[in-house]
Amino acid sequence: MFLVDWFYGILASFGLYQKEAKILFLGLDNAGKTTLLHMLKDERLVQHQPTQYPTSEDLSIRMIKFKAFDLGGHQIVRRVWKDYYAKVFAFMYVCIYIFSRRNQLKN
Ligand SMILES: Nc1nc2c(ncn2[C@@H]2O[C@H](COP(=O)(O)OP(=O)(O)OP(=O)(O)O)[C@@H](O)[C@H]2O)c(=O)[nH]1
Ligand SMILES: [Mg+2]
Repeated sequence: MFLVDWFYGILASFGLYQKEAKILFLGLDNAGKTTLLHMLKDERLVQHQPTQYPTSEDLSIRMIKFKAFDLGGHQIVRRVWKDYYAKVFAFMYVCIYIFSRRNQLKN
């Protein structure tokens, strides 16, 4: 799957083999963090409820193992992000891009 290959390529380029790194999935609410994390885990697109509490998943893509933290993007849960910054290998900041009809007309 393209997404898994793409993510694996990023991790491999950092030489992440056998290091069991901690990766935080950050971004505003509704950005797609939980969807992305579960697509990497199960290679399936599933609809999720907004994340209320931080969760973590042990993921493994081919030779690379890592612990992914999905912290939630709502204003209240964003307050706990800083509690997870210690010993982080990477931040995955997920953004949403809305291609609205207004943009379409402008261009
Ligand atoms: N079109 C499109 N929709 C997406 C994509 N990723 C997620 N979504 C949709 O965006 C909505 C929010 O996705 P989530 O993964 O729950 O977002 P989140 O960042 O975890 O949100 P919080 O848990 O509230 O912080 C859902 O309705 C998803 O189906 C994507 O790549 N494309
Ligand atoms: Mg979520």
